[in-house]
Amino acid sequence: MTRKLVFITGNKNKLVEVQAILAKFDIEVEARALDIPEIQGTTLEVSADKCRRAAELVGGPCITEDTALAFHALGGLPGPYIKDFMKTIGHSGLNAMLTGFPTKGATAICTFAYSAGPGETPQLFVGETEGEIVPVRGPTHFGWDAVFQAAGTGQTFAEMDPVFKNTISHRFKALTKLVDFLKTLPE
Ligand SMILES: O=c1[nH]c(=O)c2ncn([C@@H]3O[C@H](COP(=O)(O)OP(=O)(O)OP(=O)(O)O)[C@@H](O)[C@H]3O)c2[nH]1
Ligand SMILES: [Mg+2]
Repeated sequence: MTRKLVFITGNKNKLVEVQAILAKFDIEVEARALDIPEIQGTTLEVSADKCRRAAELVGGPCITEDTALAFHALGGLPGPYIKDFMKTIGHSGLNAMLTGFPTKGATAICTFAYSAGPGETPQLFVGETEGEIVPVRGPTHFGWDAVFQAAGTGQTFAEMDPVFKNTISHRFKALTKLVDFLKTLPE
């Protein structure tokens, strides 16, 4: 039986990937573009709080997602604050931040959160993909895709066939954990 999930996100690119990945697991995604305030904290704290607020707003079960980009040389920063860094300094700024550091290594971290409804503690599912920060290569329409070269591929996420990205990405890995969890719930 097809399962339906309500996904609260303001990010159309995320939605496209989530729908494509979950379709393979026979899960239909209904999107709600609500702007949920995001707290400061670790990526797990940010994700859990976002989902708690989303469940209150929609009044029922829902999922949210938070993406972080952790630079190894900077102890994990920008982490969950990558969106603000992208907005303020862009692709070239992300590269410039690592000038003089011995490693350009970075981890893309995706944290999905599922809440059964208002007042229910969100369950978290984390997926990570290793890579490095490189000068822009490929289309630039999705966040930092064009400056993140996934380890062992020789390609930035932006250069990849989207179907391939969806088999190795942080998002895919987190979603497979969410799917396993959903199987334990009644239909
Ligand atoms: O190149 C990318 N490849 C990806 O796979 C990816 N996933 C997210 N992002 C970007 O990283 C920030 C996360 O912030 P974020 O998790 O708060 O998202 P958001 O505010 O856009 O949407 P949402 O919080 O409403 O779901 C935002 O700038 C996103 O555009 C990505 N960039
Ligand atoms: Mg956000």
